[in-house]
Amino acid sequence: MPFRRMWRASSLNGFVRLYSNRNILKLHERGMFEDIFPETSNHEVTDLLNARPQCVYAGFDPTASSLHLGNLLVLINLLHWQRGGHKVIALVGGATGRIGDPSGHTMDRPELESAIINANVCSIKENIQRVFSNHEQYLWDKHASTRTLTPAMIVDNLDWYSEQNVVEFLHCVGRHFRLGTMLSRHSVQSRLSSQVGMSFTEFCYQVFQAYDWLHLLQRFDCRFQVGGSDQMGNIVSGHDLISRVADTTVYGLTLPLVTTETGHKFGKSAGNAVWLNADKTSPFELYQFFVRCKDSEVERLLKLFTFESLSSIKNLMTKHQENPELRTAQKKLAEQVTLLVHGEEGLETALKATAALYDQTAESLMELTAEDISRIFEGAKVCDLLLLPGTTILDLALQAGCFTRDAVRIISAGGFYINYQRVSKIDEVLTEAAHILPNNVTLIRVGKWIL
Ligand SMILES: Nc1ncnc2c1ncn2[C@@H]1O[C@H](COP(=O)(O)OP(=O)(O)OP(=O)(O)O)[C@@H](O)[C@H]1O
Ligand SMILES: N[C@@H](Cc1ccc(O)cc1)C(=O)O
Repeated sequence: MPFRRMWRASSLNGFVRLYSNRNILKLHERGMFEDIFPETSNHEVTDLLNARPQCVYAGFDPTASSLHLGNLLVLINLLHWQRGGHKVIALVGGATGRIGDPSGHTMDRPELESAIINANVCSIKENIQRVFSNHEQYLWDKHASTRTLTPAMIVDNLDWYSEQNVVEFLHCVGRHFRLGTMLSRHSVQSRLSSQVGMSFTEFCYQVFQAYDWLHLLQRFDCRFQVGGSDQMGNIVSGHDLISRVADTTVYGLTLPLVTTETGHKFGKSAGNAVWLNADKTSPFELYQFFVRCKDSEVERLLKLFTFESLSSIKNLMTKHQENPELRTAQKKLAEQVTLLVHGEEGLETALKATAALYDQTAESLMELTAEDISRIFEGAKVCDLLLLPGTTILDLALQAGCFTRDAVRIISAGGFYINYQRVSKIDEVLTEAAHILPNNVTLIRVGKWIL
């Protein structure tokens, strides 16, 4: 089946649909917001959002070469703002990445070389651009909307810190920070009470994130900041700074943290990240991650990670519950996220790989590259063999190291498979079409094991 048509067909079933609302606080219904700061500002914020387009930002520090699923939730939140007609800024922390956010960390972050940080900045910018452009191309129905999306801006805070004079900064900005308040932040308190303590550099992190917001307010009238719930302390610092120096009220919104089944935050430091870069987590792995999610989790994730309306999700869940083993809801979720992260091509690769794994036909294997195959059968042994004319099934089995003994008996008894087909004649000569696929791959299975 042509894969291109597979996802198009399902999107015509009403999956790519407009969900956009100028009043972003409505996203609360999707479980998208955890907190708002100042706490009592719901009505003011609703009025402001309805009155005219607003500007919002979220920041990402370049402490790894790729963003991950936790960060994707923040990007999706920004996309909802964009769909609602607002202006969106994604900030990459070329400067703050050199300082290190202590939030949620039990010790100082390891120092990264400048060259690594610069490379990370580039690849994170690429991730952000890719997600925004895939969203516009595949998940935004421009014909159904009277609105056009205002292009997202990507900024790097190194641009305003690299020329910053330190005396000037302390004189103008530092004086607005009270030591008692800085010390009271949870990120600081938890470290001060630990054995390792914290460096002055990380202690100052909140000043930099706070000043970023002031800078973006002054340049772009950016009155909103969003971030994971671990960012509340830094967001409050920004709010406090701005309320001291500017005559404008600003608002912070935090999102729930995406956690593992055991309740741990998904992230770089926790070492459990599902990445947006294909070389760290392939489109197939990303797709499978969502296909495998539990029935009890899938509805919540559909609300968080797709743009589908709540009523469509409800209908989908009803359909899903009629036949849960088909994993209808999980497949839709996986399809939407893979499309957002890797575009149409990535989704096709993921679907082809899934078919190869589950259909178990030589045809499905032919659709894949050798690299795709080794990723799908991760952990399976890969060996390069030069097959000479006249090589038999037994030769292949021995050269590939499938048996230490009993080769003839096991193959003859039907325990040996090539490209999912059982082969039991030990002296059968290998041929290109039957045993070696056009991508030069031969998939061998002994009994239940894929080699
Ligand atoms: N698991 C998560 N769920 C929701 N938001 C997250 C998650 N992980 C990170 N974020 C948010 O993504 C934004 C950027 O985070 P950043 O990349 O700087 O740190 P991080 O991924 O949390 O890294 P680390 O694990 O090293 O702390 C922040 O707003 C952060 O709160
Ligand atoms: N502190 C954020 C990233 C960030 C950096 C600069 C900002 O201005 C805002 C956010 C984090 O580590 O998750």
